[in-house]
Formats: sequence, C-alpha cells, structure tokens
Amino acid sequence: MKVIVIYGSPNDKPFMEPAREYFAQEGVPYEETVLSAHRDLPELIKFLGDLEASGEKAVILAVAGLSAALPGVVVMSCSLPVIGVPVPGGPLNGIDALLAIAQCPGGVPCTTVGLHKKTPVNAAMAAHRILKLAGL
Ligand SMILES: Nc1c(C(=O)O)ncn1[C@@H]1O[C@H](COP(=O)(O)O)[C@@H](O)[C@H]1O
Repeated sequence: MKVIVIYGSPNDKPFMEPAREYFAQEGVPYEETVLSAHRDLPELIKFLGDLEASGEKAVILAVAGLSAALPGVVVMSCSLPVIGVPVPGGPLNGIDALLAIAQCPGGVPCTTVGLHKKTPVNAAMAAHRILKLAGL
C-alpha cells in the first residue's frame, strides 16, 4: 500500500518537495516515476497495467503542468484513485493545467487540488487519508 507519484517531466519534481517531506514525516510509503502521457504513452500504459496486475493498493498523484493530459489518461488506464496535481509555470502559470485536470469529461473521475504552494501537501494529505481508509 503506497502513494505513487507520476510526473509529466523531471522538471515538475521540485514543486512536489513539500509532499515528499510530508510523506517522510508521516511515514507514508511512496515511489516516484516520470512518465508523460504525451511523450511516453506506451511506457505509461505498461506501467499502469503492471501496477494493476500486481494488485497493489495505491493512490496515484499525477503531476503535470501546461497541457495536463497525464492525470486523465492515468485515471482511464487503471482503476486506482487519482489526484491530479497542476504545476504552476509557463505563460499561463498553471491555469491551463488546472483547467485541463478539473474539466475532465464525464466518466473520467480525476480529483484535483489548487495551484498555490501548499497544494502539494494538500494532495499528499488527501492521498494519505485514502490509504488510511484501506488500512494503512
Ligand atoms: N502535461 C504534461 C504531460 C502530459 O500531460 O502527458 N507531459 C508533460 N507535461 C508537462 O509539460 C511541462 C513541461 O515539461 P518539460 O519541462 O519537460 O518540457 C511539465 O510541467 C510537464 O508536466
């Protein structure tokens, strides 16, 4: 049972440092990987298929900026709960990513958090609560 953080780019990692600190403080197991839906789609689908086949209970944080397809694609490629985390930056400063995640179409149940500097910890806390429901 753990949190899996999937980043659209290695450049998104610094924004999530407070989430990593939260996981360390609270003893929440987590792993991280970089797999973009736009750039690494076959590898992302395989990663999620293998995860699903393993039967691991996990909450996924899908972290992406700009045109954030990643969270919705992750939702539709596995049956685990997904929290999309928009990353500030670019000419629209993350509004594009926030709207892309929050406005997933019907049947794509991606949850999300806001854009300010505390939102990585909010995402981490939400994931932790879900894992607690499953007995962590
Ligand atoms: N939104 C996505 C996806 C995706 O949604 O699949 N893949 C990369 N990205 C985002 O592109 C931004 C720029 O990435 P680079 O800095 O690597 O060019 C990052 O914030 C990433 O999350």
